[in-house]
Amino acid sequence: MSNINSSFNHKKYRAYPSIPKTDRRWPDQSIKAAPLWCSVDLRDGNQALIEPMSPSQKLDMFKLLVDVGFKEIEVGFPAASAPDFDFVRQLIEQDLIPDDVTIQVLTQAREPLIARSFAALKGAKKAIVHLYNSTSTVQREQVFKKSRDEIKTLAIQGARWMQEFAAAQSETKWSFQYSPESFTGTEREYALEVCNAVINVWQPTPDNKVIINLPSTVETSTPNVYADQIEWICDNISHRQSVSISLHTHNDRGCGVAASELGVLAGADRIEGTLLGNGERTGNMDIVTMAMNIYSQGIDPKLDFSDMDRIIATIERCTQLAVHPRHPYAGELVFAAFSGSHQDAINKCMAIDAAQRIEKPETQWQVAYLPIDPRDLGRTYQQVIRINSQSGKGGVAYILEQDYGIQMPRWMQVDFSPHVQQHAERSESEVSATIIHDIFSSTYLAAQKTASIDNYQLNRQSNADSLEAQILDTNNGAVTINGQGKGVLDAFVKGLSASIGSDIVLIDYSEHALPSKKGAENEQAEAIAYVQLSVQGARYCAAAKCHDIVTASLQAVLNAVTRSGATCQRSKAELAAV
Ligand SMILES: CC(=O)SCCNC(=O)CCNC(=O)[C@H](O)C(C)(C)COP(=O)(O)OP(=O)(O)OC[C@H]1O[C@@H](n2cnc3c(N)ncnc32)[C@H](O)[C@@H]1OP(=O)(O)O
Ligand SMILES: CC(C)C(=O)C(=O)O
Repeated sequence: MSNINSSFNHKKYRAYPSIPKTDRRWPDQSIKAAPLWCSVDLRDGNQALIEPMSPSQKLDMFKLLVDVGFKEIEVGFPAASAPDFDFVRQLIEQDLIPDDVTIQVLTQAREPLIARSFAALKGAKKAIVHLYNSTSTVQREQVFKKSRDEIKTLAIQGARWMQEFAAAQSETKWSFQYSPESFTGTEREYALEVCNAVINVWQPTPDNKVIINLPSTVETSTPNVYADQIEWICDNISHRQSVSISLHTHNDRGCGVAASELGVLAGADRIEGTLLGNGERTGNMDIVTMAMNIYSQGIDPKLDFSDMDRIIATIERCTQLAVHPRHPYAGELVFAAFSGSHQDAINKCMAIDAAQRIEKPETQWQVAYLPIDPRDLGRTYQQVIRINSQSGKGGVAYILEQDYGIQMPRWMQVDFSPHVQQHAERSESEVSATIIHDIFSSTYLAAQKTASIDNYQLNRQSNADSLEAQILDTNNGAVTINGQGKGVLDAFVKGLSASIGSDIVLIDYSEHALPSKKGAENEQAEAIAYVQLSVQGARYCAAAKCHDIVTASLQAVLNAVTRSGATCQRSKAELAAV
């Protein structure tokens, strides 16, 4: 044991007991449909905030939850405070609750609090009243100082009060929910006994179900143990056909989502949680993650997270908590790839996906490193491929192609990548698309400022082409190049070789049309040419753009020669004429 801090002593803790089960079925199940979701952002999420939400923030959050598709929303604990009470009144009095949405409120098993909760709900078309009391050993013994029977009686009494208040407000269609709070800290036979006692009071039917919510108020075991507990309750609870089993998991061990997922395998029908997992301590179960996990398996999650930016902005505004950049599905970096091999793989897979999707729009998503298509959540390719010193040629090429339509051939990608890499290493920061394009221009296009093609005359003959090109060279003025060869480039290369006095060999050449610039409909399309040539045994790459593809090709060759440091010299005749 470390002697740095004597309090760091694992012997203070004991292992959570496993559940002796021989009929375990949940490990063989899979999730085949979305559960019924209930958002508790406005209650459990709100009660955990440093500054609880203001009335306008609550309304913002409520509207978001409705738009995302929640049909059940716990809107507060109206007996706790005037703002919570007033918010429920506002929703009802201003008729802000869509017909297909049911609001839910939480109350303790205390008559005045139940009375106040029903008062808050006066006039609601339908509502869920959620009763809770802790049943855990530690709370019975140390907080309530009550026996098992006394705690059960508290729950039964609360359930009866609810029935009485509901009967007095019969204009509302009521649903009842009970939570043995700290269920996972409760002996399971006793939790079952209390739940059955409450169910016995409420006498549900298959058409008028009650909700039994089984919270891991504090997460203290591995999710498989929770799943065992849920399966056991599902098997043993009375009136199972008339009971909706709901889960409410917290995230103390970081497994809130896993526990709910396994709980659904174990038979649960309904899931409570919050968007992006805000809530007490480490938070509630994150509904975005769980729903998107379901979505990623090809199952309709019955919630729509396509406008993820609005969801994040609303949550950050209402909770005043920043979303972690690596938060599943939502974080700024969760689809970003900086490292070269990841970018290369994504790049190749995305190209195949795009091509296949044209043929077959329902093509299954199969892109390395991306569990889902980032575009489904409103993310763009710029947010996927990002360049820093870890990046490789594929990522850089992807950015230039996506943003500028520049489709560098592979040999040029290999040549260009170190230029970006050096910039990233020097700047010790991410390299934006604009900077990558600037580096491309200064590396491959800028030589045109030193020497440019002014005009050319081409004479095509059956066995050879003759070319005469005028070059404007900032050092030597106007220079004429004359050459003959098999095709215009060969002729130009031969003429240039003679002019610079060294052998030039054209190694690679490629060209394509560039997409016309946005908003410039009538603009003549440009072409871009790429060349790689060797001058005295050393290789140089360059590119050039022009509306005329022949000029672009000649200029690209000239740019590569200029990059080599060679300059075109005037012929004797030209010098004599000066
Ligand atoms: C796990 C969860 O998230 S549960 C939800 C927790 N959320 C909240 O507590 C936020 C809202 N709560 C509140 O604002 C306050 O607790 C109030 C207004 C409801 C009650 O406030 P107070 O009456 O001052 O009580 P306080 O909370 O200090 O104490 C709780 C008392 O209620 C009892 N109690 C606590 N929970 C329950 C319950 N579910 N049912 C019945 N009695 C309960 C406690 O034993 C304690 O009794 P005691 O006064 O005899 O010791
Ligand atoms: C009231 C219950 C459901 C709760 O919030 C919890 O146990 O975390």
